[in-house]
Amino acid sequence: MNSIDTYDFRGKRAIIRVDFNVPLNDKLEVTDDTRIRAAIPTIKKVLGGGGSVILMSHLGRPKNGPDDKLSLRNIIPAIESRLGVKVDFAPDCMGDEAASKAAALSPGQVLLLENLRFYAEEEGKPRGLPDDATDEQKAEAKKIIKESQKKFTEKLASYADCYINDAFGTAHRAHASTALIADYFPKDKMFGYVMEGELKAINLVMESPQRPFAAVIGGSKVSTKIEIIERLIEKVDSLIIGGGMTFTFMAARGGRIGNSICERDQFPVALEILHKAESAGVEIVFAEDTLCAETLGEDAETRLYPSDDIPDGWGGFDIGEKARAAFRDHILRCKTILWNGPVGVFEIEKFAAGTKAVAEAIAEATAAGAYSLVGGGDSVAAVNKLGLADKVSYVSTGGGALLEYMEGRELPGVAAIMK
Ligand SMILES: Nc1ncnc2c1ncn2[C@@H]1O[C@H](COP(=O)(O)OP(=O)(O)O)[C@@H](O)[C@H]1O
Ligand SMILES: O=C(OP(=O)(O)O)[C@H](O)COP(=O)(O)O
Repeated sequence: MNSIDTYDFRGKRAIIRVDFNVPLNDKLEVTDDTRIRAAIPTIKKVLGGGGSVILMSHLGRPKNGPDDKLSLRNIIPAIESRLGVKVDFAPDCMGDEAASKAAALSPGQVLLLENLRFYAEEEGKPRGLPDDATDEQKAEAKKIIKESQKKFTEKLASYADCYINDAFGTAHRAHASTALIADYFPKDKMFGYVMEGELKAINLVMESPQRPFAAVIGGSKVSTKIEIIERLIEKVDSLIIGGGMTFTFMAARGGRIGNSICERDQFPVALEILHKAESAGVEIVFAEDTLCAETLGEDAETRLYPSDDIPDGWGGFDIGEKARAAFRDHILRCKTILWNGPVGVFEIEKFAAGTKAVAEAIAEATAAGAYSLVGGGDSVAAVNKLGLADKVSYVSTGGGALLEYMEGRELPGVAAIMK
């Protein structure tokens, strides 16, 4: 397998699949450039090695072709300000201009292609089928898109001499630019530094963690995190559970949770998780108390209740004071900490203290020598907002991809480079 560190980029055009699926505000400005910053070392490595760069990415989930709000043109200033190099733009990733601009690239130059998902071929799924399409029509549409996806991939591949996949956030998608294109570069494909860093960090945590190892799992629902929790039970010494999913566990055990968020259909799963943890000798740490309100909002009157004894009319929106202290103590005793999902509705200041306490405790443990990995859109947003991103060992750029990789699933973007 090639390595970006040893590959000779002199005079070569490298097409780099990045994940520049970044949040934009109403003025179409980038509000969090974490994913752009992360990709800079890979781009600089190619340019510094005497090569030129073609950047390709998706932005959002367009389903009807070009859409100005999801144009990658919007993020050019954000890339240029981090890279310090002018970025040229091809306004149609399949157009003649893209091909000619790619062919004309000189060493040190950068070209950005328009949003790949403006074409259905990127994902390889038929679009615009009527709701009442027959199975035959669906099969035919699928056949057609798969054929045109091949041409789409071939064209992208024709722009470059080598392929770098650095889009960890999209590595769980088997798309043209993340997986299929790799076949056109059997001897000239490699991971970028984001991919390398992510895989190394996750493998370190999942395969050879220093102990004790704790995972802090939050978020609103248990249903989206079942597989990861089950896998973690095989790896961790303790599981700290916070956020909305707490109440599904509390209610499944017969507790009173008032109006807190709850997935009743997940009660058997929640009980099974508790049982598995007990059998594996994994300690589960729940929040002893919960900060509750009658309605969710900055002005809400709040009260603390035991997490399993919340009266009707009140809902739990953050971990309470005792829980904050207990979570902190627990985190500080650990040598490896994985964090995914906020432990409260941290978007509202009044219910952000728990998530802040978790982030601060993880930063403190890291300063004392622990290894910490933070992943998932909301937990990463929380550490960024608190200015703690450089106080934890690793901040993942992946959400779904991170969870799938930690669940032990093969990621198509990773497999395509490794095969
Ligand atoms: N007690 C709670 N009640 C309702 N929603 C909650 C609660 N705690 C956390 N949440 C919500 O969970 C969401 C994040 O969940 P999730 O998407 O699973 O996290 P991540 O993106 O970090 O993986 C946030 O929007 C947060 O407001
Ligand atoms: O933002 C992303 O994933 P995430 O929301 O799981 O972090 C990636 O860019 C993948 O996007 P997708 O889920 O539309 O394929």
